Parts: sequence; structure tokens; C-alpha cells
Amino acid sequence: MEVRARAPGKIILAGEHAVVHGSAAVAAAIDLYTTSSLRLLPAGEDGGAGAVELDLRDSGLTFSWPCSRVRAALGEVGGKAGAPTPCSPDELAAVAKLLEGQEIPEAKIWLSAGLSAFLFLYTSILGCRPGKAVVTSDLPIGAGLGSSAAFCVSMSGALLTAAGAVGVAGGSGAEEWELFGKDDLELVNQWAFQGEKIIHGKPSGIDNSVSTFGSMIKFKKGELTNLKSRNPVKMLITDTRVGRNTKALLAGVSERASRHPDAMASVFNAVNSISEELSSVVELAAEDEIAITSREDKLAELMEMNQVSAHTVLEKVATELESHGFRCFKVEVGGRGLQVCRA
Ligand SMILES: Nc1ncnc2c1ncn2[C@@H]1O[C@H](COP(=O)(O)OP(=O)(O)OP(=O)(O)O)[C@@H](O)[C@H]1O
Ligand SMILES: C[C@@](O)(CCO)CC(=O)[O-]
Ligand SMILES: [Mg+2]
Repeated sequence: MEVRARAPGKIILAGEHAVVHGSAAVAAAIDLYTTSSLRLLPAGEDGGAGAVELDLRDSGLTFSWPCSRVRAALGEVGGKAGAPTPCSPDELAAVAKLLEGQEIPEAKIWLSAGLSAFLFLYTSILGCRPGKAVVTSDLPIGAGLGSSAAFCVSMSGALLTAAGAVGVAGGSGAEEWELFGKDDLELVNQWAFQGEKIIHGKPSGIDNSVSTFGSMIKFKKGELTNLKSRNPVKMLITDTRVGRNTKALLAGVSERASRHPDAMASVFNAVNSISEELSSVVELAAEDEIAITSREDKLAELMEMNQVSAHTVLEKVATELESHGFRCFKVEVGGRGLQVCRA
């Protein structure tokens, strides 16, 4: 039997990064999905122990680990499809060894974090049983839309269903998407968080939570509040195609926080207030067009306050001044003194 699970990406409206340091953040699921399909294979069909296989369909890459090799590296793991235990440093090192010899193109070396998360989740939940997982995704990877969380959530959902730990026994028999119950979602979310930790370092848990539970949420210190919005919020998302690595960005923010603890505490406090206000604006009951427009203006302003970058502000101020007939020079300060040029 094949199990398929799909999980959405997300957009963070306010509180990104600050949420890792205890501020509130607001996030919403978006209707772009990662789908993980899983088929358990009969052991020893070819006289051998079989293999754990991963087919990353979008990148055209497939990976295979003979079960005997997985067992030699990790020992008799798995079958603990209850509450997860985090991946220990020793386990992570053993998983990293399993990546050696896999042909990951240099240009896609970032996939190794996802492969490590896959191996940890697969072997912890199913042990060294042979099986094949196929992953497809609508999401750009490493673009801030929660591709890592959607990967971990959909994979955990498929693995836990195959292990019989979650899901309706036998399913409805119909080829349609079914929803998990609340306890099942909690369990999937806990496993996905362990996967996210392998990919992100020290995530807050907001991405896997919103991917698991969907909807629009406020998230603070691991606590999730569902935001009830009677009018849908529409967003236009633009992928700049400028790649970034969330793990490195997270580490950068933490280092800055330890270099400037007081200033950064104020920043995190300000972001917390923005997220709290944004949450209440989302929940405002908008009865008419005017109210909806003013709600959208408030959301836009709060999002801009959260995201504000010096470059955007400079551009805006300059455009405004120039529209009133002033002339602006955007200059770099602190540059060189006298220079000469000989013809
Ligand atoms: N479909 C996928 N297949 C394999 N690996 C994936 C997939 N999606 C995500 N990953 C793993 O997750 C990593 C990207 O995670 P990262 O957290 O840096 O970006 P993101 O999740 O897209 O953005 P953000 O966390 O800021 O929302 C990839 O480098 C890869 O290791
Ligand atoms: C940057 C961050 O705030 C969201 C990543 O999409 C990290 C996290 O909360 O774990
Ligand atoms: Mg991520």
C-alpha cells in the first residue's frame, strides 16, 4: 500500500527570527504543498535485506541505502513511533556517515541537511525496514516559504501513517485527502520539529506547527493560538530567486543578540508588539469594503514596520521628496579624501 501525505508551506507576516528569541510571531499556511509518498517494500525479496530509498522527483535525484548498511551505522533503531526523542550528536554523526558515498551534486550540497532529516525520521519511526519515499513540491527551496518544514511534516505524516501510529485505520479507500485528528497532528508535529532541528539548528517550531495545523496562527514560546479571520487575507508572494540559508541566518541573529543584548532585547520587544497588534487586526471582524481596506492598510503598515530595511526606506523617502520637486543624492559616507587622475 502507498501512503501519501502533503503539507503546506508558510508565510510569516511578523516576528520571523524574533520568535526564536521569545517574541510572538504570526504565520499562515499557503496553498503550495510538499507531498511525500511512501511504499514499504517486502524485506528480502531479492534474497537481501532490501534498501531505504528516497526519490527527490523535482531535482531528479534518487538515493538508496542498503538496510544492512543502515543497521551497521545506526544499530537496531526505530519502531518508536510514539513521542520522539531528539537526534543525539552520535546519531547525527552516524547519519552523516550514511551520506558519504551518496552522489550529491556540488551545486545541490544543501540537500544533505534534508537527507539527514529524512534518514533520522525514517529510521527512528520505521527502523531499518525497506521502503521507498518519493517527494515532490510546489515550494521553492530556501526562499523563506517553509520548504524544510513542509518536507519534515509531510514525511513524518507519511512515516507515522505507514507505522500505524496515526491515521484512520485502513483509510476511507477513496483517493482523496483526509485530515488527521488533533492528537495525531500533535504527534506528527513533534516528529517534524526534530527534523527541522536537523535542518535549521535551533528553530522556534513555528514553521512545522503552521505546516501541520494549517490556518493562521500566533506563535510564542512554543504556544500556538489559532487566529480566526472571517475575511480571507490575500497575499502576493514574489520569489526574488536570491537564495539564503535559514540555519546561517538564525545563527547570525543569535550572534548579534549576544553582541548587543540590550539593544536586541528592545528590538525583540518591538517585534513582539507588532505581532500582537497584527494578530488582533487579523481577527477584526470586517463587515464592509471600507473596513476591509482599512484592515489591509493596517496589516501592510505593521508588516512594513516588522520587515523595514534601510534601503526600502531610503528609496521611499527619496521618491516622495523628488515628487515634490526636491533633488536627492544617495551618497556613501566616510569615503576617500583627495584623489587625482592623470590623463
Ligand atoms: N523538497 C525537498 N526535498 C529535499 N530537501 C528539502 C526539500 N525541501 C526542503 N529541503 C531541505 O530543507 C533545506 C531548506 O531549508 P531552509 O530552512 O534553509 O529554507 P526554507 O525552509 O525554504 O525557508 P524558511 O525556513 O526560511 O521558511 C534544503 O536545503 C533541503 O536540505
Ligand atoms: C527564521 C524563523 O523565524 C522562521 C523560518 O522560516 C526561524 C524559526 O522561527 O525557527
Ligand atoms: Mg526552513
